[in-house]
Amino acid sequence: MATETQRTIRAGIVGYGNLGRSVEKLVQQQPDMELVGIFSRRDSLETETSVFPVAQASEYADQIDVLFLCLGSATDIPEQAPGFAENFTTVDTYDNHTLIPQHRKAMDEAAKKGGNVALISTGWDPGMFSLNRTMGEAFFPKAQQNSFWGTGLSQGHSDAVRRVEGVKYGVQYTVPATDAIEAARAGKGENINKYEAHERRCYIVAEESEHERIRETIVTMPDYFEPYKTEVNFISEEEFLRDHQGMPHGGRVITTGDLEGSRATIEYSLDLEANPDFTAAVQVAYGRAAARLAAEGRTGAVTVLEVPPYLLSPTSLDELVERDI
Ligand SMILES: NC(=O)C1=CN([C@@H]2O[C@H](COP(=O)(O)OP(=O)(O)OC[C@H]3O[C@@H](n4cnc5c(N)ncnc54)[C@H](OP(=O)(O)O)[C@@H]3O)[C@@H](O)[C@H]2O)C=CC1
Ligand SMILES: N[C@@H](CCCC(=O)C(=O)O)C(=O)O
Repeated sequence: MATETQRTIRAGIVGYGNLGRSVEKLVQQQPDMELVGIFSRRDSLETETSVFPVAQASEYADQIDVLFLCLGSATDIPEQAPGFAENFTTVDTYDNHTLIPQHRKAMDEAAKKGGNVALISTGWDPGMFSLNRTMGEAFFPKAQQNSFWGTGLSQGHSDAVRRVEGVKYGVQYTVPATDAIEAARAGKGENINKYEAHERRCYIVAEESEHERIRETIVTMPDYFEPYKTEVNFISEEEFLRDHQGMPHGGRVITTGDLEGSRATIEYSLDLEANPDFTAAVQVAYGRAAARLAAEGRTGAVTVLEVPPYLLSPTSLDELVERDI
């Protein structure tokens, strides 16, 4: 429960896709948040929430404590996120791991310029998995650690394929090798290469004349696809709309190691019926932390590794200590 002394956090959303819709419904369930509106590139959206043109977002800077950036990572976030960070305290789920240091630098500069906090790369991977990788490594003199994703629909990879010209509809499923997961659990993960331990399966709707170009663009796309083994399947619109509407996902971070005489294994796993709902749940909790950090005068980019856990919760620290420690 929010205490009476806690101010309501006024939230905004940029981008109304899968993630934006999930953030909307979850913000509405928070005891200490109110949703001011959604900023979109589209003129109208199917929602009861107020919708504003994204081009006018900066005019609402004084009315919003935290802005949830629910844009795609492939192109939207690198192009637009620093602009928002200059005007708002932001929380994103940017997931191109290779480019996160670059994103952090750009967001740090922009947020410091505006006197804001930019909480970057929340969600589950990056996000909760990042936290678990860091904690797992910290506990062992020499840790053996592996991350696995799937089987499930990666929103980041699906966004990346939808950004390829000519793609009408597209999704990507990540499929892990089960024998690699077993090897990691048995402490034999040292030779597991993530690129060999996962396959990427795409289902795309596009004009037939475009198939070869689209396939080539996807399989050679750096970071998201190359050098993974990637299968690109072209299907009819009818089949797509019938078979590819769910977004389940999940995965695990497995860390094992020897503690000078005994072996220990940590497995953090997620089983998600709807990837956007869980990602949004994490993003919303970090939104609370971002607003609190900003209210304390912090500025610049902040990663999940730097946020004390109690700042995520609407429950007071005293109650958390009594209940959870
Ligand atoms: N860190 C993590 O663990 C995770 C991160 N993510 C990240 O979330 C990002 C967003 O994913 P997701 O919400 O699935 O992406 P979507 O493709 O659903 O949405 C991306 C943007 O596209 C626009 N859009 C959405 N639907 C339509 C439409 N029908 N017509 C035109 N434009 C549309 C929206 O902007 P607008 O309203 O302005 O048109 C929206 O913000 C991913 O790229 C991924 O990186 C996701 C899951 C986990
Ligand atoms: N960032 C992912 C979540 C992690 C899963 C993943 O990286 C993958 O399936 O490859 C997503 O956008 O769904």
